[in-house]
Amino acid sequence: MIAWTIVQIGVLVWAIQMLWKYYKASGGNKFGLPEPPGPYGLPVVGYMPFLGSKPHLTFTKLSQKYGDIFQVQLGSQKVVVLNSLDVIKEAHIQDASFAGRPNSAPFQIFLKSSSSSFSFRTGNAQWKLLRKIAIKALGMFASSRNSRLEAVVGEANEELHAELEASNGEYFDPQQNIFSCTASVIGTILFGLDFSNKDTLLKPILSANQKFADFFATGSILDSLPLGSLIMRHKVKDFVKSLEPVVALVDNHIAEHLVHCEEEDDVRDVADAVVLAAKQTPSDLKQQLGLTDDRIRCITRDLFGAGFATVMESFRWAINLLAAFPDVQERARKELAEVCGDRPLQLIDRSNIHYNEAVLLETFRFSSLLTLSLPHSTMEDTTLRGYFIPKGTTIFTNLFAHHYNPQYFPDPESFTPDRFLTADGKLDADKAQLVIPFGVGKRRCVGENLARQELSLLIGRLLQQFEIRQDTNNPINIRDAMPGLTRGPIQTPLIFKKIAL
Ligand code: HEM
Repeated sequence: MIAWTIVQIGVLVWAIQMLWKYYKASGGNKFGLPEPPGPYGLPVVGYMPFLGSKPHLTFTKLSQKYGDIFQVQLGSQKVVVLNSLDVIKEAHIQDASFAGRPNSAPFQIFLKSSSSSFSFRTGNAQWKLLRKIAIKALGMFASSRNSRLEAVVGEANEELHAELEASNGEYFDPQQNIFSCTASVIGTILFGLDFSNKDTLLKPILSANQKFADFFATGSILDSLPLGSLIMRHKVKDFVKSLEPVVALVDNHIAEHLVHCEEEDDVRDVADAVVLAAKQTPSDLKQQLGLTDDRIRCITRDLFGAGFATVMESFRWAINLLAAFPDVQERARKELAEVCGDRPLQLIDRSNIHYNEAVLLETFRFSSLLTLSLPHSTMEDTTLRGYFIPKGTTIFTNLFAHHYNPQYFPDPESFTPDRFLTADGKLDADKAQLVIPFGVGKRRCVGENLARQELSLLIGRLLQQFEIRQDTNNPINIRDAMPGLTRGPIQTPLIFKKIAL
């Protein structure tokens, strides 16, 4: 009896949804415009059951039928998917109403447990101020004479390279070591992480990182169903608990920064620069937008959360791709030797290592780490390409569809760094601009510059020291990736053979 009632309610909700969709699609709104086309779904769950384990591929296929912009119903979420460079730019660069974040359960839960996060906050005045401080702080750190990126990467590399060397040219899974190296770099750059107690520190970061990727997976029950957080309450509890030690770790490190920094000469790391940038904010704005110490701490927490796994997974992609394509690896190493000789790669060399920079760009494109970027939401009723998009619509930016569009990247399935070089072997700036792993527009990644610099150093210096080989009997699977918010590579054991200098 109860089951029958549930079915009846489901059918009724579905019928109402369909009627509403028909009304909207036929132009029943203040703009008199239709909503974007898209596939029909099932009652209540909408298109969720058809998303599959690789939603970006499902959306890319749907875009072939419905066009660059289409919509799907995922449970209670109406989602508009943007699939081409032009439409992505038009929405995110030209229209401020696309700068929101969704109100879905994962976002609400995360904001509650990390109340001042700006990355997951909708595009309001507070977000604007916190983002501005983060950008100013990263810029201040990069240009300060205390910018220690090269030295910090050097220190972390020493340990990583020693661990790789200790594998004695045997097959070995480097995942844990890469994780430790990248956590150490970003933690030191951001807030002077003291790694003397490394093993105790890394465990909670790793656990929170894995849970985070799963918690924000596209189209999950939690993300899309109204009672999702109730149904998945154990998962929610587990996720919130996993964040606690990481929050405590960052906050403990930042406590001292809040009193340390008075002027630019005092800037030792990004947290110092955040504190200084916050101090320099006009006091009326500070009061009006509630710029408390907790909000200041949260900026650094956000940067750590956003800047750690992304760099780590990109580094792993680069290593795997270089192992899978030994000719690319050899050519990149040769260029490093020509430009740097025996000394380690420095940031200043980046303008001369065209092929290595092309390898990094192709790694970004090929991996498309955040396939659907971070979800946005419309903050106002708006229009795009002649379609009406109501306030509160979730927006997915299908970066993967663009990065695999043969119109921009011929033979997109192939790993070809040469596509970014001019005929005389220089980096082609126009083609480089076409790769957008950091998003575009109002919410574009604030850590882009730091990420590019860090990855360039990590990859280049590894190539200067080691030849990376895959096991031909157990080749690397570069076509698939781990599910979740970030598309991490599937790791197989590799050989790291120390190069005799
Ligand atoms: C390869 C490395 C990285 C990739 C691929 C990446 C990619 C992205 C993407 C796609 C977004 C979402 C943009 C949008 O919503 O439209 C984003 C946002 C963000 N990223 Fe990154 N990122 C990387 C590294 C970093 C680093 C190193 C930091 C900080 C140190 C960082 C900090 C942030 C923050 C704070 C946001 C949120 C911005 C906002 O909501 O206003 N990211 N990133």
